[in-house]
Amino acid sequence: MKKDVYILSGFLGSGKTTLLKQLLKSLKDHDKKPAVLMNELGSVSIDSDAVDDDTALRELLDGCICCTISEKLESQLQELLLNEDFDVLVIETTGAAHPVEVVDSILSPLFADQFEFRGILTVVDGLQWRNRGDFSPAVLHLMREQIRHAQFIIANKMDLLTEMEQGTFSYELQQMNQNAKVYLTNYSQVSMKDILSLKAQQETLTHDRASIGEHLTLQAVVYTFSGKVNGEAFEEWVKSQPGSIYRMKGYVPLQGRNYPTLFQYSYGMPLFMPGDMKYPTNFVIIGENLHKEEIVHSLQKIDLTD
Ligand SMILES: Nc1nc2c(ncn2[C@@H]2O[C@H](COP(=O)(O)OP(=O)(O)OP(=O)(O)O)[C@@H](O)[C@H]2O)c(=O)[nH]1
Repeated sequence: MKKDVYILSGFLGSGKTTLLKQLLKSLKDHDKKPAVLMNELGSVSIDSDAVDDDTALRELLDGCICCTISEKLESQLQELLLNEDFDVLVIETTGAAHPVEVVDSILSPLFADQFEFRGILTVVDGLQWRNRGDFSPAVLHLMREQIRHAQFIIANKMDLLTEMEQGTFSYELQQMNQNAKVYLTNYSQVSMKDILSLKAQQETLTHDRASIGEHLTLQAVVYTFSGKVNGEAFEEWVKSQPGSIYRMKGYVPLQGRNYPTLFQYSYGMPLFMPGDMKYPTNFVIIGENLHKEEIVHSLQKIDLTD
């Protein structure tokens, strides 16, 4: 059984931990066994008390998942999969993390086929947003990115805004991301039913893949090669992909090589690194508005069964 993964995103202090506590309670009420991965920028964890002792917890301290410790994240995920019994993983990112890069780390070809990616929940602090002129352009850009890529936007701290400001806030959020559901909340109190009901949208493609849901902007496809791939045909395939694919990575079993080749692609730059180990031949594609069936079909064409 694949394990569901949720990412909690949102700027520093917006209310992610407050949301985490409720999400964990709700998962348990639904007889789910959650595990939590927390990433904090400092070297000491502050929020870990939010997680009960009976929930598996791993912490990634002193760095941000997206920039400095993505390898550590991968080893933590491996370790969790090996040693813990859980069926939902909740990742609370630091407020400084770009959610797309976190998704990218989670969908490592090493185990992407063991996770079912459910979505990004972004908490936005209403007061911070109202006073966003105080932030640097870089922080503002990050906040917008966190909003733009979310499937659920929790517009939090409504108790600190007037009704008029709440209306403007909600309108602005929806303008930035028309695909997301926006909830106006106090203390991140959101009905978990919608969030958990993403489960109902399980798709039926036979290939292993992670999905963030049909109506959502950022999507991922995981394909597992079953045979060998001709190098030139693969390069042609890569060239023919649209610009809406941000990221590809995986172990490609190229013809003439004993072990799969690690292929990395980001922002149009492909990179091949011949491997020396027998990695699972998972291949992950992340982008917006992906035509999943077409991608899988075109990969099947170059996947030459032995
Ligand atoms: N007034 C008000 N305070 C809130 C609300 N939601 C959360 N807070 C408070 O805001 C502070 C930050 O909340 P957290 O849930 O820790 O925020 P966080 O996003 O996890 O913070 P970081 O881990 O620093 O990024 C806490 O003191 C909360 O009690 C709200 O709706 N209204």
